Amino acid sequence: MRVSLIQLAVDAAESPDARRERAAGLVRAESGSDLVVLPEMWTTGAFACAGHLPDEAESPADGPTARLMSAAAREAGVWLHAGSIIEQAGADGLFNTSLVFDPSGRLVRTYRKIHLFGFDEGEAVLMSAGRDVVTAQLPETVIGLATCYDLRFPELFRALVDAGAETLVIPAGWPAARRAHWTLLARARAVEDQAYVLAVGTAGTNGGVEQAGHSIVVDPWGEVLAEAGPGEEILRADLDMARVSRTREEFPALRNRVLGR
Ligand SMILES: O=C(O)CCC(=O)C(=O)O
Repeated sequence: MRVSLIQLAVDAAESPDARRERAAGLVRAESGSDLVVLPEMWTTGAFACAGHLPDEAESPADGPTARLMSAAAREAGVWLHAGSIIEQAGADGLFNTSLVFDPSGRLVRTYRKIHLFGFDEGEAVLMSAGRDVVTAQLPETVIGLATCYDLRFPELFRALVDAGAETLVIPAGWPAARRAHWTLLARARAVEDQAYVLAVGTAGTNGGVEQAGHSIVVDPWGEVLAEAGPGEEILRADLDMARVSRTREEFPALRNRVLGR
């Protein structure tokens, strides 16, 4: 299974509309892939949006990002994890919501970020938290959905594995200041869950916060298959899905769990 991780630059000089058009073009160019993944809140950037979240909030069904991404998935003929948007959910507030489209452009899954980022004001204060563990069945694999700060909470990933996930997909807007954690946690999740990890971050500076970049593809043994640099980049890798079951068979740590089953 060929995957493409689009590590977008989210500098403030580019408007959300311009970035949407540019991202759609980048997705269309990945027509040779099976699964294309974009980062977290890439239209505004996860940090620049704090002051004007409601202005940028949109519908996951037919907002501007959903419309363009649906068309891009269809035109490229790929599965598209379109990263996350700020979802306007009326009385329920705002959510950090990921969108997954099939190759016909149908929105097949949404995932509302469960662990809101509480280290600085922004998200944890202004947004509502999701509650549902979400997976999606692709032809080659079951993907498990998580977003950025979720990466720090292994219990979510165990729940995803228990729901059948073999590939963990994590769009993020991770700051450069904690890049060491990003790489370490992505590899830890792959090793402990014996799953592929596709973690795609943003590049550039957003809301005054330098972004880590360094999107990463990790195999179920914890080996890094591909890693981006700090700038805008498209990271591609070929996954052998049989490796997940083989790793789980040959080294049965998941089956040897005692607690939490
Ligand atoms: O956990 C971190 O260090 C970064 C998390 C974050 O930036 C986010 O969830 O938006």
